[in-house]
Amino acid sequence: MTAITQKEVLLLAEAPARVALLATGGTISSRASASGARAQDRAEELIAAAELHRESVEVEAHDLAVENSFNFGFSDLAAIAREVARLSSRDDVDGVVVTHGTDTMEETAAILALTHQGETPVIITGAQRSADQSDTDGPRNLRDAVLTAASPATRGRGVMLLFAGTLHAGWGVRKHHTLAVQPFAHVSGGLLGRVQQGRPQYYAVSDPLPQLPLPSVSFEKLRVDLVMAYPGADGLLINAAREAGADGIVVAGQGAGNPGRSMVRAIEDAVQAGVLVAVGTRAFAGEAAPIYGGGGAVDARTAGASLLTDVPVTQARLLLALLLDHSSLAEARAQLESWQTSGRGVVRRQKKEPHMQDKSGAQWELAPLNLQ
Ligand SMILES: NC(=O)C[C@H](N)C(=O)O
Repeated sequence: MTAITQKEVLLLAEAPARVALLATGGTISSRASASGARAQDRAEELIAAAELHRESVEVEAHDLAVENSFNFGFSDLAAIAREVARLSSRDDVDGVVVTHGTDTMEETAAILALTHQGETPVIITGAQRSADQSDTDGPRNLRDAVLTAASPATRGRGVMLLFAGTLHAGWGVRKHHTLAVQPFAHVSGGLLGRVQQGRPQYYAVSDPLPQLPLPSVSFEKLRVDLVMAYPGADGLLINAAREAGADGIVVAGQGAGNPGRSMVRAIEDAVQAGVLVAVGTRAFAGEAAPIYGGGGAVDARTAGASLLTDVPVTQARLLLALLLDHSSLAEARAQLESWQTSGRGVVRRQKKEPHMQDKSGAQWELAPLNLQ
């Protein structure tokens, strides 16, 4: 190795941060057409619209898809996870930003949160108003995301979603409004931080998740269905999923994971047939808890289903798929059970937000810093 001069050391120290932008489509890249809005803008156009040349950050453009996220399947999610892993493992990349449609952003956030390694942060963002609307929110979101990804304060914070100046942990986030410019909420109810004037401020950390390997080549062949329970629901949809060859089924139970008697019978049949079944909740947040018999979560567990902790059912699908991708059914079930007791991914507040400070101006430390 050749020694570097003092001048080169100074140049290195002053080198602007480098952020890799991976564009996949969504409303942030959509424009009106005769048949409704369609994704069309690519990474370079997004960078230009966000006027990122004015910022002291180098942004690399990468295009993976130009698609609205409601058309994505497991192969797209796997491709995004692999590309993010490739970009974030590069020594010369300080942060990765993914632009993505909001409809299924929580699924992509899940696969990234479960597979991401290392200290390089990953920020997912998008827009709720198309690129050709006069009040589009895309450029602001992208600028904030790039500056946040480039900030040394963001290093080691894993996978986050940035929307309308708010930062959410990727694991546990849900789209909770169809059209609002801040359409996301976290099941913990807490924000990780806010971005103001392009500067991130953090108030909380999320506990680290166990790292799972990247999707294999056969990941996209997996079938993990999501079935919702409701008054009058019978076992028809669970049976149909089983007959279609589902490897896993996530049931969005009523309340604390109560599927109802008919569904419990279908769950038992699916488990007997070798399907990995997990029961969560169709409520916005909270865990499936073994409280009720007579068709409740107690019976679902007896039938062989795993009860999910406080994780959105949409995201649990990705957890089941990744576990099934790399393990036998028995191992996947055991890992899912141990996951349930680990309580990982929980958001812990460290400081009150500034407007919540007490009169002395002190910020309250509510939990120890636990970034690993
Ligand atoms: N706001 C959005 O990005 C929604 C869009 N339909 C998508 O998910 O691609």
